[in-house]
Amino acid sequence: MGKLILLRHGQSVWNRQNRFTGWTDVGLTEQGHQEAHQAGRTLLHDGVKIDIAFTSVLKRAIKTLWLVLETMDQMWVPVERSWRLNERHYGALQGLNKAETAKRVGETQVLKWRRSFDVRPPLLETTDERYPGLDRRYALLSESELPRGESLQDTIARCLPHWEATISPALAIGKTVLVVAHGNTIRALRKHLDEISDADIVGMEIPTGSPIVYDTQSIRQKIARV
Ligand SMILES: O=C(O)[C@H](O)COP(=O)(O)O
Repeated sequence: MGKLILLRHGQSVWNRQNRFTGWTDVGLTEQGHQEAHQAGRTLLHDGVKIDIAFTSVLKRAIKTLWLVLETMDQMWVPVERSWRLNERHYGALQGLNKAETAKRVGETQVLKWRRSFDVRPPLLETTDERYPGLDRRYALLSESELPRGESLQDTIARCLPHWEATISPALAIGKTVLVVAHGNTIRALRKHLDEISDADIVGMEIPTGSPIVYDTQSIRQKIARV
């Protein structure tokens, strides 16, 4: 029987600076590197053998995945990257300090932006240099797929097709799958897998660098039949 392992990337430079990150492509801190190695050691110690890995197109997740596979001496495993596993797009909040923003607009508003199910952050203009349509890695996306700011609900809507099309079929044929993603895409997947309500998902936090392991059997209802 296979396993599904969900892992949030290690601490990033903007996690440490407490800035809204979203689709901004920032690297890991030294602590982030250590967290990734530790996650690899934990999985190795537990005898996990990865068959395939999925990650986003953001380097904090990609690098975490590399470090995990290196620590496990399983660097050969196939890796598939997709924008659909990117962090939730934080719109015009990207780059702002979370604590300073809370001082300016109030804790309640910031909590709504960060944790509510269907509230979007202030949206980006398409002329803003942070708009993903200006980044060549997203050149194949249609305008309707290019986010200007996403709620968790929007994030789920673009993440689940990737689950259905690639991750779930790999689990269905017994593979052990590692998904290295982001706080809000892991919240999206866990909401789906654990059937967490819109109200309860508000309280779910995903720590950096801590593997969450599911036995395929425990989520068999969510896995595509092949
Ligand atoms: O994009 C970010 O700022 C973080 O990776 C996740 O942030 P959050 O905890 O505010 O959702």
